[in-house]
Amino acid sequence: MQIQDAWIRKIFTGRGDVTVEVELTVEDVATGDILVARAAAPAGASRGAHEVLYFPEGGVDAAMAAFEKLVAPEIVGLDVTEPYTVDGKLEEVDGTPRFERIGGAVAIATSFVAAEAGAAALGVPLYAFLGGAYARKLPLPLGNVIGGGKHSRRLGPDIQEFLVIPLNPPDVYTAVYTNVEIHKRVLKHILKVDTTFTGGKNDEGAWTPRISSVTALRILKEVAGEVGRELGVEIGLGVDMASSSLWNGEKYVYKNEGVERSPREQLDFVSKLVEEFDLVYVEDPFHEEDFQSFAELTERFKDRLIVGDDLFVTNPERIKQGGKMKAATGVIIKPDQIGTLLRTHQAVSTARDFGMRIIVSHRSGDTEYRTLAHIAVGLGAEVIKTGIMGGERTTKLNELIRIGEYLGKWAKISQIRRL
Ligand SMILES: C=C(OP(=O)(O)O)C(=O)O
Ligand SMILES: [Mg+2]
Repeated sequence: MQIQDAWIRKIFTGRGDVTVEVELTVEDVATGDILVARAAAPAGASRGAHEVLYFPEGGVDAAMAAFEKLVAPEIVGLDVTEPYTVDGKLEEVDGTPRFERIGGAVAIATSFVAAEAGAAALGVPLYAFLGGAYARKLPLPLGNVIGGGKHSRRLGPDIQEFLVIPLNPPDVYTAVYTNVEIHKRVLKHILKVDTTFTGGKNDEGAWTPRISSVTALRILKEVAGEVGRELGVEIGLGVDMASSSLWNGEKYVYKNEGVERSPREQLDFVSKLVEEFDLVYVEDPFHEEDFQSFAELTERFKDRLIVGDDLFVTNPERIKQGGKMKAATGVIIKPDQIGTLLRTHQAVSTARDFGMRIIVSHRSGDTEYRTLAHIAVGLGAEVIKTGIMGGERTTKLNELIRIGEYLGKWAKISQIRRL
């Protein structure tokens, strides 16, 4: 099953940022059948400093030119049933660890489409192609209900994301429904404290009221309690503090609240939030170089998901460093942060070596593609973080429901137990 032709186009993310989409035609040499596969790169806003370079110098047009000159001629003829060969070729033609010549967007879109084509060529779903015939574990959906920080253009709370996650849902449909129901009901509660709120949502479909972080968590706690009791599902609360966006080199600046916190004060503040709101999930509580504070928080709350996103950037070396220091109990996996599925696989297996949980995640500027749902199942992730509302978010959640239905009685939804 060889790549016959490969081309690239500019398309847009849900935030209106330009990104790239790669398309392949593949020929079955035995039968002469032709199939077409497509994939696109998502784009982040609160990017980690150690991520691969999104576009090479010169922007999207330089990325397109690099694909046409360097990538397309080299991947034509490769067999898509071995997509790691395509990933290996991307490493070879670029030759830099951060994909500085072709850009991470071209790299990940090409890696994704090679896997999509491989699955299609063998006539199996992408999750089974990636995870094998026994891949049947479904991740729990983690979604943001209220948003602030960069994703809300700093008009909402200082913390970037206020999240919910069903911990013991009976099936994937109930899990998604739980989050949707919480998201809908929260509006009424927001209007009680922010009477001027007009119902605005941010890049990821989370409500963006002008309220404090503590008020946001109080509202979530009340609504999650109510929905959890009705559905008989235990619901955990979480935050993504995206602390690198708050860090000014000396202190964490909470602009809307008019507060600055030293690293020590940040540790105490986060610990207080974990205790007061029984948070099960805390992402990026410190800036991306502070492995030590991560380790201190993890030591205090070993039974919670203390998770690195900008800290690890899906990079096996950084995950190893964090694993050795016991800096986290979970790792955000964003394949576009590292550039290929082959590297993503290495990141996941390194995280597993240190007993960390896997949270496969979207980007704030995402596309209509469903690929991420398959990647999460294929990698055996415990959690998928992909928002709750909005086309580019629901498309992944709806696909998860379809995968659950396809697996039928063999599907096994993850469970997180409070210790
Ligand atoms: C999804 C996130 O944001 P972005 O895609 O903007 O990096 C995040 O920080 O987890
Ligand atoms: Mg994050």
